[in-house]
Amino acid sequence: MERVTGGGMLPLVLASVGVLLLYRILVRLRPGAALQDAVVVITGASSGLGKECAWVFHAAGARLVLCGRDAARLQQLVQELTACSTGTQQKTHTPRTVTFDLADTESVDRAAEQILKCHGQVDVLINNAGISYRGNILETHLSVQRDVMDTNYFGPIALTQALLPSMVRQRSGHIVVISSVQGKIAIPHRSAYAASKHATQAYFDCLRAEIERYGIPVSVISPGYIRTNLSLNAVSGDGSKYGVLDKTTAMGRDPRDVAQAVLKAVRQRSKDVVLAGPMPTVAIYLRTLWPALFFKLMASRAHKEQKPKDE
Ligand SMILES: NC(=O)C1=CN([C@@H]2O[C@H](COP(=O)(O)OP(=O)(O)OC[C@H]3O[C@@H](n4cnc5c(N)ncnc54)[C@H](OP(=O)(O)O)[C@@H]3O)[C@@H](O)[C@H]2O)C=CC1
Ligand SMILES: CCCCCCCCCCCCCCCC(=O)OCC(=O)COP(=O)(O)O
Repeated sequence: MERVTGGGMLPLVLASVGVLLLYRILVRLRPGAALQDAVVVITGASSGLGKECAWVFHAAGARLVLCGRDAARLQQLVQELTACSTGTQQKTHTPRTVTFDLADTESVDRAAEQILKCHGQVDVLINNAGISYRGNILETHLSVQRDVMDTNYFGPIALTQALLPSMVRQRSGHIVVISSVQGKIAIPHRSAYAASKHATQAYFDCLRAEIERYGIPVSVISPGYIRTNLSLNAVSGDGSKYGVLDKTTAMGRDPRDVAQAVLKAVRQRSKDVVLAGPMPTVAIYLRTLWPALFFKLMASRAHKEQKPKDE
């Protein structure tokens, strides 16, 4: 067998790097997906990142279907969006709204029918709605673990599965899911949330492979902390509302910037996007490359955050 010597390796490495760079340039140069008149469904559009996504996709000319549980807040957003559209160059559309609870998976099929009735098709589904959690596993009711999975995992996958057949029929569409850095690494006192986001990552990775043949891309977007009401709305281990705006959330990224990154991911049909600073990014690599160190760091973090009652 021929041996690859040190001298022979260098051109091989340089050629591989060159091919990789060329591929990345070609991906960037590829024409972006047109969003003018595209039907874009956004869940969790009443606040935070979903609301900011509504603004950027509306401005791009999309026909929006805004989803949430609170009809009045969705209507208020429709009024704000349409009030700002008058006088702009871009042709915009009055958004439609569909109200339903993602945690009530029985109602999701009906909601999907209503969504499809709005414009007869869906071009982009943005699974954004979600809830977070704070708690110690020892003190967390199993019902809380289930409820978070219902909202963050079973609800979005039920909606995706209900809308997918229409995309497959039209041989086009785009599925987007807002996961989290916590879909890639699990940090202490977030068991329900991190588990739901890990499940989300796995499901949509499987889906991407399965539906590629129909020309339907799947984008999993994993942000770090964003300045929204996520921690305020989080559920505690006993089922009560956590109700605190955590410093990490308050210091998080501007949701308008994250919404722009979501728009870019849709235009470029990106498969997997991590929107986080250096520390979470290092932590993601550490989890794979040096798990023992990662687990030590997480154990120390758990210890600092909360000492168990029996100590
Ligand atoms: N903020 C952050 O630091 C980060 C957030 N994310 C993710 O971003 C996404 C958006 O969260 P964010 O904007 O931050 O938080 P918000 O709490 O501001 O928004 C959450 C949205 O989800 C909707 N929602 C919650 N529960 C349900 C339900 N059962 N059925 C239908 N809709 C529901 C809410 O609508 P309503 O209550 O009106 O029904 C609301 O519009 C989530 O998936 C979150 O995990 C990811 C990484 C970081
Ligand atoms: C040898 C060098 C070691 C450096 C490694 C440092 C490891 C540091 C750990 C960093 C953990 C980052 C966690 C980030 C979590 C995050 O961004 O979550 C986003 C959310 O979804 C927020 O939701 P939450 O409800 O938790 O506010």
